[in-house]
Amino acid sequence: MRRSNPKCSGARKQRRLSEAQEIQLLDSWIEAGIPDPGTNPLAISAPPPDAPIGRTKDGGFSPYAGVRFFRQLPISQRTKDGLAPKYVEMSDIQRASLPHSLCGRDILGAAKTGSGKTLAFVIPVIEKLYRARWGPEDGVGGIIISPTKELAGQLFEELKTVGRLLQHMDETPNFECSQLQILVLDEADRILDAGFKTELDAIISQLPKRRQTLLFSATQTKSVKDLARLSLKDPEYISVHAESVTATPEQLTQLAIIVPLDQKLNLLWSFIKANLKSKILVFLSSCKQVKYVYEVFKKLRPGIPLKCLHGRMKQNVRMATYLQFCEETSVLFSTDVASRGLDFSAVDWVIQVDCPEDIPAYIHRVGRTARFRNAGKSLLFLMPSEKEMFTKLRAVEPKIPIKLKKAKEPVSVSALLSSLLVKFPSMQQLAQRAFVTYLKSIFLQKDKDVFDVSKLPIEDFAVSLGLSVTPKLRFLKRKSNVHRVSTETTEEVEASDEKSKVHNINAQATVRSDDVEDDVLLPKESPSFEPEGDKAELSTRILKKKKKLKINMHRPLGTRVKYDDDGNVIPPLAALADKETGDGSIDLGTVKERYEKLREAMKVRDKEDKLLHRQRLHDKRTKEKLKLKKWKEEAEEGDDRSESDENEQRNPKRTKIYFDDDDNDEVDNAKAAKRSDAVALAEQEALALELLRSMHS
Ligand SMILES: Nc1ncnc2c1ncn2[C@@H]1O[C@H](COP(=O)(O)OP(=O)(O)OP(=O)(O)O)[C@@H](O)[C@H]1O
Repeated sequence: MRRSNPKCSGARKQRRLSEAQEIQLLDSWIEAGIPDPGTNPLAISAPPPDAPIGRTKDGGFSPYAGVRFFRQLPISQRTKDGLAPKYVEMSDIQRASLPHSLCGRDILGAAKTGSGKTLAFVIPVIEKLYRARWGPEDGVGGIIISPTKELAGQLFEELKTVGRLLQHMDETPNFECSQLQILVLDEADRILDAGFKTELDAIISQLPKRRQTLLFSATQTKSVKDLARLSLKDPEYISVHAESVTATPEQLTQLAIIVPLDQKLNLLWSFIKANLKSKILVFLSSCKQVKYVYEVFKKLRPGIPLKCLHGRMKQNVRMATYLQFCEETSVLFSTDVASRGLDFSAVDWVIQVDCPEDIPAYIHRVGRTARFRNAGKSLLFLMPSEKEMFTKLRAVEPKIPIKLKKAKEPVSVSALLSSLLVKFPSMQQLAQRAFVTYLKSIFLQKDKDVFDVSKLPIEDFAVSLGLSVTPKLRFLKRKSNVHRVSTETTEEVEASDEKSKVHNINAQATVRSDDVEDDVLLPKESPSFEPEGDKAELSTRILKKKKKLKINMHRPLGTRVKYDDDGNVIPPLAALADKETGDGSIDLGTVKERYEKLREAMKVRDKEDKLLHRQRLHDKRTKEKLKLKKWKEEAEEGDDRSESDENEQRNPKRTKIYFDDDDNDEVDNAKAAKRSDAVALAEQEALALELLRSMHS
């Protein structure tokens, strides 16, 4: 039989007593200083930092509406301890909303990205449950809904920092919500939009109507319908940056660049090569785009670690990637799964390679940089057909100060990509999927002023991805007769060829502009991976009547469009033309022969690469061994070093090797997953220990 330790139970009783006293004090303090509804605490002049806090000498309480520091708020000592020393002075949204939310009001809060909205709702949740002395037996006391798992994970970390209450709340076996005290919707406008309707309605139907509700976002809803759905009671509308001149953080430099679809990857590559020391977040429109660009760029070894994040990845790998990107200077290719709420530290650049679907999406994406008083830069790629997006961004109120820039001709990687696709046939499928899903995503976009698939250089796009055959676009054929871009028949090929030629010429005109304004966009070196490029002289003109093969013959493996003296586009695959017929049709034998040669050359090259890599690894290991040996010898000689030096000896810094082995990927992912599991395990252990300690104290 377990006996209770009288010392322990005494301490617990004492703690409960002092908690009860603290709660009573907090309740009275909150009641005494309750701000008038509709008032803005930011407009109230702040008391001096050394003014008394809490109960005053005259038996009253210090005011808390208008204060600047967390310690001046009527919140528990434990929360104050959790906040300090990192969080001392409140941000505007915190100052404006906390006095209202702490006294139980519903809040509809809007503030720019990175302005500290998370703490503005985490603190009231924790305090409400603390003051209600919520325990596991009471069921679920608070729910915070966020649009992505990464964001939920990040919120959980933030909660853990601020409120130790979670130690006994997070694993509550009683998932009963009938007593719910407080509901939070983070990124509220996203959660309230149609995509989440079914899930949200299902959750809300389980919740009691009598509760406090907090809604926060950088781009807020005011739709009465939405508010009715959530049964908000006289909410406080707190929009701290409503008067602001800009809708985005002031420390954010925003650029846009016009770039044709088939030049996007070239520009992206050039950009990365020119910014190897920067942490870069790249947004693409679909998982498949992300996967393809990540895979091929990795093989081209840009000289900076690359990562990818999308919804199809396993959760633990996603989480590990997110954590790694927080810590490491690298390039992260991502879908919009990373566009909202995520607080990656110190991102230098946000690059939107694919245009965001609307202005809120733009604001959230660029908001991954320039967070909380830090500076940051963003670059938006717009295709010539998407120029309207620029006009819309410039027209919005409050303003988005985005400037149009021109870039020099980027380094072309298309040829390298086609070589890769020959070398790694499995990548062809990735490229095809990226091609189709991208065009489909444009086709499905709602804003037709901006997104028009019929204006895109489809054939050139395929070539730019390294594809030698343009994949079929059934969805276009089925849905519309206007968009004549399907490649299912010879006639259709011809029609779209004409179109893509026109776009190609426009594209070249834009990209070749010499009017360069921004050095950061310029490549400093060419890619190290040399293509098995075809340098065949092209001489015949394109004739389109008969074609023996339905392949994209208008651009060779990624090379640029060339023109003859009369300004006509020279067909790049003319070298493959059937010389006997002389009609420009493709000779199957020549094609086969050519590919055979190419494959052979790639094999040789591959062998050389592998040898080189093995040699490098060998040299590196030898170097490390020598280093270790030297350290050991020095240590044995009794070198009295400082403790930190010794630690360094034990963990000599490893140089990272960027290599393009297929297997490395899975190994990386597995390692990342393991690391994330290890982190989770370590956290659980720490929690368990803390629990044990508190039971025995
Ligand atoms: N009062 C504060 N003092 C110092 N740092 C703070 C404070 N409040 C928040 N931060 C830090 O600012 C960063 C951004 O905060 P947070 O993620 O809450 O922004 P947000 O407004 O929710 O952004 P988003 O709209 O992108 O979700 C975080 O790193 C957070 O730790």
